[in-house]
Amino acid sequence: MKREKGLLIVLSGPSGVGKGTVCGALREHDTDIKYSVSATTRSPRAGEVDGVNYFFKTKEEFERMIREGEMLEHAHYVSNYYGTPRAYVEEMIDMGYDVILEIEVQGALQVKETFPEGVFIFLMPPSLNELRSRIEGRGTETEDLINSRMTVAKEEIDLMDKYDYVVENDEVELAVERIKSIVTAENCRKDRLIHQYKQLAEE
Ligand SMILES: Nc1ncnc2c1ncn2[C@@H]1O[C@H](COP(=O)(O)OP(=O)(O)OP(=O)(O)O)[C@@H](O)[C@H]1O
Ligand SMILES: Nc1nc2c(ncn2[C@@H]2O[C@H](COP(=O)(O)O)[C@@H](O)[C@H]2O)c(=O)[nH]1
Repeated sequence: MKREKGLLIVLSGPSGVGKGTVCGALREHDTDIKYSVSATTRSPRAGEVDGVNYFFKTKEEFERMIREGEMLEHAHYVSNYYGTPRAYVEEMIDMGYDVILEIEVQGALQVKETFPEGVFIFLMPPSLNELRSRIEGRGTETEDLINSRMTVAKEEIDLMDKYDYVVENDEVELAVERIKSIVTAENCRKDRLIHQYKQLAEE
């Protein structure tokens, strides 16, 4: 039976924990989940493509989007803006698709205010040392930026109890299986289904 509304899944957690990697692997498993492309004012990294990895915006363009209500959420993170364009997410959910956002913690907490029915998953690194070595290994940030991201990471981990689920990203495939199980269970929750099955019974 086609669902009336899709699920909004918010995958959050510190920079470098592996959100993008896990989402990429999840994408290979489940082609029905839709992935929201964020907007940012940071410069593209080598190989990043506008409209695929991010919508790259100037500060003025980004601030216009905020003013005109085009962002579902946004945050200022280590000297740049990041945000989720609202239109795509709302359109896909209204069409019955599950949508995943890959965002940092301030933004996730904003979404929780406006979309409390969402599913909030915090991706945890096995340790802070492992987190640092993943960011270093990616080779995309200077030492100063890595230190700034690590400082924010500790603050973000302190907010883990605001989430519905905590998933450790020790191994990518294990993290993907855990997230798939959460999505399956959430899609079977009676409060999400009862309305449409009652309608069916009345037909
Ligand atoms: N389970 C894992 N084990 C080992 N390395 C991993 C694992 N998951 C991700 N990585 C590696 O860690 C680095 C950071 O991963 P990724 O870019 O996906 O993190 P992220 O959370 O999306 O970061 P950001 O929030 O900064 O975009 C990458 O080099 C990736 O290959
Ligand atoms: N609040 C939001 N945070 C976002 C969004 N898109 C990405 N992010 C997070 O920002 C940091 C830094 O990302 P990077 O690509 O520069 O490494 C990281 O935690 C991302 O998850 C967004 O739309 N909103």
